Amino acid sequence: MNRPIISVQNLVKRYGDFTAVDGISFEVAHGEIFGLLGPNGAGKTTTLEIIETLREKTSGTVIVDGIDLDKHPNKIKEIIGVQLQAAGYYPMLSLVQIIDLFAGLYNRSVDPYALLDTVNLREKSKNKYKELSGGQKQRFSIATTLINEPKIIFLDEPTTGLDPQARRNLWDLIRNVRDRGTTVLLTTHYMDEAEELCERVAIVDSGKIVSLDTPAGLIDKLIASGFERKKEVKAASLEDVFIATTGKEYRDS
Ligand SMILES: Nc1ncnc2c1ncn2[C@@H]1O[C@H](COP(=O)(O)OP(=O)(O)OP(=O)(O)O)[C@@H](O)[C@H]1O
Repeated sequence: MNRPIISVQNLVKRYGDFTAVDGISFEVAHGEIFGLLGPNGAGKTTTLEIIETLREKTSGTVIVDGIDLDKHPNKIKEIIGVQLQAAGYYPMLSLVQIIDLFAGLYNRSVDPYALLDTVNLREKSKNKYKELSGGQKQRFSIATTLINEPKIIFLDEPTTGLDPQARRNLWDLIRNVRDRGTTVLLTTHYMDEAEELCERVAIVDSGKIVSLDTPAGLIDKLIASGFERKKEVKAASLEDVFIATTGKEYRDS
């Protein structure tokens, strides 16, 4: 593994008596797309938001690019890109105006049109956020994480609710962001997404990491343990049928 850019050791988060994150440890390498997978309530968002400095941890150590979360949380904020909640996208402003506003808050000079180009939304530059489709909203949300040219971006369930074409479009976008040198830490419920997109994944269940490896490594381990699929797997899936019959191109830009 490359030098870690995120190092989490024995992370614990309690909400009252309830332990949502129960001693999680993992490292994310520079330039990696790393996925936290797990069922609803497993503790993925809590873990992500603690690293993002948005929630207080109960105990444990978090180091981001050599910066200790306990000592310099504001320095971590400067080098990360966080998806804003939809409520942050002021309803009266156009996409360009929102980017200008956030660039001002970050004290950065950003070409909003160039940024919109990276997420294929230049045509919508004068539109308001609420006028975008679901896939466009997600792409815009990723654009906003890039305003401060972060070293790491955090994406919480980036493709939930998107159609197959828009999901693939977003996967390409996330890979492009990584190819430009940005590390990506994401959460997902979709195993196909993790398999396609993530270099390594940690499977989280009840606040603990139960497996951590490359997707291929996890599958090989399961097969080596004697696992066999009950049913013969067909050479194509219903999703393949959907893509083959409706096309790969994105309709929503
Ligand atoms: N502010 C809070 N106060 C109390 N309990 C909370 C709080 N936030 C989260 N929890 C609980 O902590 C657990 C983990 O929540 P979290 O949102 O981290 O899970 P998740 O893995 O992201 O789930 P999902 O896939 O549904 O988004 C859940 O049982 C949740 O109810």
